[in-house]
Amino acid sequence: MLQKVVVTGGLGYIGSHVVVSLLLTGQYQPIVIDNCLNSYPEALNRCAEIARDEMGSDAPQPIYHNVDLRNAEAVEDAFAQYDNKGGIWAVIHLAALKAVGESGEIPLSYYKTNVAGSISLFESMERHGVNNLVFSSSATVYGTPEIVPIPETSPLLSASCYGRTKAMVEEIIQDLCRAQKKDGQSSLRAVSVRYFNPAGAHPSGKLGEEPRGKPGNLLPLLAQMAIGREKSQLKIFGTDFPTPDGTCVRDYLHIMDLAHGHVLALDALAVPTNQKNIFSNCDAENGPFRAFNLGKGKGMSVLNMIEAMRKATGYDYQYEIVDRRRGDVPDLTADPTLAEKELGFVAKKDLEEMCRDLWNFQTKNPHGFETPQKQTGTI
Ligand SMILES: O=c1ccn([C@@H]2O[C@H](COP(=O)(O)OP(=O)(O)O[C@H]3O[C@H](CO)[C@H](O)[C@H](O)[C@H]3O)[C@@H](O)[C@H]2O)c(=O)[nH]1
Repeated sequence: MLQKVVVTGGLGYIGSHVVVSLLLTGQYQPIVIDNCLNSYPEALNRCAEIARDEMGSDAPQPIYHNVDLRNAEAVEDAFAQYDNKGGIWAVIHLAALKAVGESGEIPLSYYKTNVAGSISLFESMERHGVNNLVFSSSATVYGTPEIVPIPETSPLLSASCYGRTKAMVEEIIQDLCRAQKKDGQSSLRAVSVRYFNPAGAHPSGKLGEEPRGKPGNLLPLLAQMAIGREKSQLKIFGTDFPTPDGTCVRDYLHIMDLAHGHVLALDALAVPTNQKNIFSNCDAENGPFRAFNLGKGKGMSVLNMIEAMRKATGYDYQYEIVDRRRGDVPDLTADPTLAEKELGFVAKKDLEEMCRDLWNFQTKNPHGFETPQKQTGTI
């Protein structure tokens, strides 16, 4: 029987690629919980279609619950549906608000969705005996790191409200992992995956990044400019950073590499406790909690990325240089050695493939997921 894995935020950019990766293993049954606040239900049809294309008509299909994590009762109802169907084995928790700039304008919404929403989820997990968790964290938790490439031991000193919500949820999870339960129940086992900058799309061109409204992130913005959907001029937020060309450096990795990192995290959680596993060296003080960077370990500047997208699209980007964006830090490049050593994670796909797949998705879906004639299949 397939292991049931709840994927919160499973319709979003990262979540939908994680769902595809889970389906393609043939081992996991993804159960998506999403409220479509910043995503489209069409993403689920696309996941199902890719699975059928690659695995045939017997391919597993995703299950969907339209649930907002801030609604604790609705979360509870969704979990309860699986109690007499073998139960849920693990949760991959991605659902969150995620814009660094916006988080400084509406901090309460960020705390309510990202922190309070996580607590509702963890309560339902506890009630239903779900003890395996993969948490979607972010490189933003490191703030302005002293050491680059950044090791996981770097202190969590985020410069933004968004980053602090992620760091707080990591703390909550760690407390749940170290909890000594009186009734003898086992505590939570958790892997926090700290993402660097995911980009690109599924190579089929059926799935990609489709935010609602104007994209705030660099790569989807460059793709939408090249297709003519985004008409405003590109603004580069600062050229006075202490980096080789003065623009910010980020560690961009292909979305399918990142998605595969989640499968590896689940596989690590599946190793029986009586065998050597990623928690073998965890002491009682910390409990079974591990954090891993998911990055490529290669820094690219904003100007490098514009040039890479120019090569992929043929579009001649014009830009103006404006002031720094609040919360941006000069260089977020991962030290990915721990994830490689312990999870077997390697971001294999290169920059060219990342930009090519992004452009392939954008040209096949110039209007994104909303165009009626582009809708395919049903769940
Ligand atoms: O119009 C734009 C948009 C972005 N940038 C620059 O491009 C770089 C990358 O910016 P993104 O917004 O694409 O990505 P961030 O690194 O700011 O943030 C992303 O990666 C983080 C982890 O590194 C978090 O996970 C966060 O949620 C996610 O949006 C930054 O230097 C930014 O200043 C521009 O110059 N102009």
